[in-house]
Amino acid sequence: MSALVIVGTDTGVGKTVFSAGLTAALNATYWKPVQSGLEDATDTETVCTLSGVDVLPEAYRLNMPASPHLSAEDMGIEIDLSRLALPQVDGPLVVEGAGGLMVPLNRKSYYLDLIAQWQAPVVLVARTALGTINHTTLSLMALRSAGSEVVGVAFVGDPEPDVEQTIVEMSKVRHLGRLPYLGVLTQQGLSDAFSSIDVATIRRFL
Ligand SMILES: Nc1ncnc2c1ncn2[C@@H]1O[C@H](COP(=O)(O)OP(=O)(O)OP(=O)(O)O)[C@@H](O)[C@H]1O
Ligand SMILES: C[C@H](N)[C@H](N)CCCCCC(=O)O
Ligand SMILES: [Mg+2]
Repeated sequence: MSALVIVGTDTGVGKTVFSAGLTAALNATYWKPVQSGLEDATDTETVCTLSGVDVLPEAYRLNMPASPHLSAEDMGIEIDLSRLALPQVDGPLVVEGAGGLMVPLNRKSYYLDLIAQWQAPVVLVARTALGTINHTTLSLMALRSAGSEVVGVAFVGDPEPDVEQTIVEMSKVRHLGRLPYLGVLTQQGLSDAFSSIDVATIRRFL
């Protein structure tokens, strides 16, 4: 079994949309271990709609759309990292984080700690929009200091060549492509847009 972890520089950067495209491109299985917020479509439901791939059930389904540690506390529970071991599946597993790396799972551990425990390669999803140099650089520093293997950065948004190049050069990280904002998100549209992502390089880490 080989897993790939998709993390973001922040919540709402496009991890789920990227994960849907990547899971389909790799013919993989998708897993969102901790879902906080159940009122709108969950990330797992979105991935199903956008790519029709196999998905695993979440380990934690938390009602409140907030930081996982707070959503858990709101339900009177505490997230137990020992319940979040990577599941065994046939073929590759694409695992989506929640928010950014320094999001607490409980009062002692961050998502970053769990990712380091997994010892799986990581793809960082980053916006191209203003502010991304700081967020992306800090995220890469955190991943590297935790000992995680960084596959590269996948950008989402309108092209910002100078910004993207600055991150790649100064942080010495692979550019895995840029997913544009799609006016309408459809399975075919996402699959077509994913031709701009360097799936071949990502596959080498599996
Ligand atoms: N490439 C894209 N084209 C069009 N819309 C997009 C794209 N990427 C993301 N979006 C939209 O932006 C919003 C946030 O994206 P997404 O849910 O993928 O973020 P996320 O990083 O997974 O957030 P979370 O931390 O909640 O898991 C969604 O409404 C999504 O449909
Ligand atoms: C609710 C949201 N969509 C995500 N699932 C969780 C985001 C947690 C962010 C916490 C924070 O960085 O302040
Ligand atoms: Mg998501």
